[in-house]
Amino acid sequence: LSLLFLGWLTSPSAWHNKYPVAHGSRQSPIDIVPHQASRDPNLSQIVLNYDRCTSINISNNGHSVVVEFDDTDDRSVIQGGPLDNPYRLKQFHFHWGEKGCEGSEHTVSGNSYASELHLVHWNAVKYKTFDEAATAPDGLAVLGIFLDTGDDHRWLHTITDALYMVKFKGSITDFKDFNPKCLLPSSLHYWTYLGSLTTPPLHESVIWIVLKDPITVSEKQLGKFRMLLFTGEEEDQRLRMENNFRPPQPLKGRKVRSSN
Ligand SMILES: CC[C@H](CNC(=O)c1ccc(S(N)(=O)=O)cc1)c1ccc2[nH]ccc2c1
Ligand SMILES: [Zn+2]
Repeated sequence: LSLLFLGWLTSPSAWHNKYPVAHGSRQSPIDIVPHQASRDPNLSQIVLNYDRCTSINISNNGHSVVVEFDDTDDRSVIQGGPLDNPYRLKQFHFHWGEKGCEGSEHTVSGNSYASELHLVHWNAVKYKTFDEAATAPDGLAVLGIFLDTGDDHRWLHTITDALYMVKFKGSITDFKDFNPKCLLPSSLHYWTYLGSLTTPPLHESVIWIVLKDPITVSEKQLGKFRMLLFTGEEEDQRLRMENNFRPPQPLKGRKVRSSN
């Protein structure tokens, strides 16, 4: 593709050229093998205090669709589980494929889900800014939620109805009063391991918390994500935004722990 050639839209296998950490010791995503995960009785449940969260906008950053939150205080935090501090919600975004059978970043015993939602949080107790936290080994905590296809998700329409406003890379629009609690599955059982950002700059700064249970969305709802474009309004090439997922990376001896 000309965009690939232009080096703008680089494929995951080429990222190591500019970001050598792509071959690092704690890269994400990974394939999670449930029976090889160690059940850790010291792992408490995760607690999501999102009731006073303030969503601000929704945007297309050329990699995904992102909903950003006001992270100037501790109004919406994740805590507990593997986390030593509360981590502030900064944004959430999605990864998806071009057909239902692939699209998630983490896989479970080699199986992909149709999509994966990432709620990105940062350690504001230890670090002053997100950018500083994003380069620290315990700087970020990302909550991963798998999306399965089936019936319509009763609340996802609030997001999919806004996607036409952010079709092009670089577009942004107001997106207020959205609480991501409505996107959680019934159980908060999880796997957790030390990993990285799954897109450049691939910083090894993420404590991953991946929920075991998926949420269900319809093919129709997922199809609306695929009408987003990787390209900006001014570009003559129109590239549909799909397959924006990085494949699983080597575990390199890491332990995956499981909540009870
Ligand atoms: C430091 C990275 C940051 C942009 N990226 C992210 O915030 C991010 C967050 C989560 C994930 S995932 N899929 O793992 O959940 C991937 C990327 C970022 C922030 C500010 C910046 N200024 C210039 C470049 C730049 C990059
Ligand atoms: Zn992500």
